[in-house]
Amino acid sequence: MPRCYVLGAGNLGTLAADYFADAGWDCIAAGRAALTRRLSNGVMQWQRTLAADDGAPIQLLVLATKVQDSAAALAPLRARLDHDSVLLRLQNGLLDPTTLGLPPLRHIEAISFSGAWRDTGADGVMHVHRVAENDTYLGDGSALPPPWFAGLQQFWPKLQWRTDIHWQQWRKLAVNAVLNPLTALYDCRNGELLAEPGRRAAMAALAAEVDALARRLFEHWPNDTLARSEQVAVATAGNLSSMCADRRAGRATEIDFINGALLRAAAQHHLSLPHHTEVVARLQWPLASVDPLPGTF
Ligand SMILES: NC(=O)C1=CN([C@@H]2O[C@H](COP(=O)(O)OP(=O)(O)OC[C@H]3O[C@@H](n4cnc5c(N)ncnc54)[C@H](OP(=O)(O)O)[C@@H]3O)[C@@H](O)[C@H]2O)C=CC1
Ligand SMILES: CC(C)(CO)C(=O)C(=O)O
Repeated sequence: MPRCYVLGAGNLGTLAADYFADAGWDCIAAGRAALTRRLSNGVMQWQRTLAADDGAPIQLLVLATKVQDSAAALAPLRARLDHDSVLLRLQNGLLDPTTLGLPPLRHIEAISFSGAWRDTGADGVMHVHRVAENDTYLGDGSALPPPWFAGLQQFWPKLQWRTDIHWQQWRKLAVNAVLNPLTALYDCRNGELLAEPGRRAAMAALAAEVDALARRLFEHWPNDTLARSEQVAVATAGNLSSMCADRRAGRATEIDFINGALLRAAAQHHLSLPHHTEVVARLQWPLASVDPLPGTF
């Protein structure tokens, strides 16, 4: 039986672990506190005990921590990775893989439009609630997926191998760069961004800057970031974005890997993005000091 290791047994990590286990993989899901967890699918109400760690070399590692936790989470596993290993990065935002200090290996990016959240019952079992099972794209720029992909695809709904993964990553990044910081700063659910003209104006300002940058990067960028952000805000109206949830919980956010990544790309093109600069700066401040985006927006 093939074995995979899911590092970051949170919302998306447990969802992935569930699909891998369905597809017949012996799956280890490792969180910060515990090496293995029992999963209970919130819809189907069944339980699954995942494999225990054996310290063996890792063939497939799914990285599903928040981006800022990646390097620390990977550190204890480095010695178990080599050129035969595959890293599947299931995270939002952009991450320079050279910062991870890993040996040369196959690095596959995964972009998921699915949503999940989890809680732990009184029995100590983690319940995974699937909010939406939407498209998930995997790719590393090559035409051929790894040999295990076809088998996994039968159990992971709407999983696709994409040769245009870089483009897909930017399409998702564009929407996250609008919705995530604004929901975090206004401390609201995704749909509540649409409820006030000031919030809509802030969305428009951020979206226009994303499009200005993306036009420099991609010849045929469709300039539709505002429309797509509004669609996603409607489709996920009741959701707390991951950045809003992190900020409420007092955790570090992914701002540096979403809006910060945009600013770094813009700098390379001598482009200034004043509204993104402002949200990045404001998200360094504690929640209690939020003064929702007056002035420049
Ligand atoms: N939730 C969603 O629906 C979606 C999430 N994403 C993206 O997926 C990625 C994961 O998000 P999400 O699942 O929501 O995040 P969660 O916070 O739910 O899960 C992250 C997990 O990583 C664990 N972790 C942190 N540090 C370490 C460490 N050093 N060693 C081992 N485990 C560690 C955390 O453990 P602990 O619990 O102990 O903190 C937590 O269980 C993010 O990039 C997010 O933006 C993308 C689309 C949708
Ligand atoms: C699309 C969105 C904003 C959905 O909540 C998301 O990806 C996130 O919360 O990180």
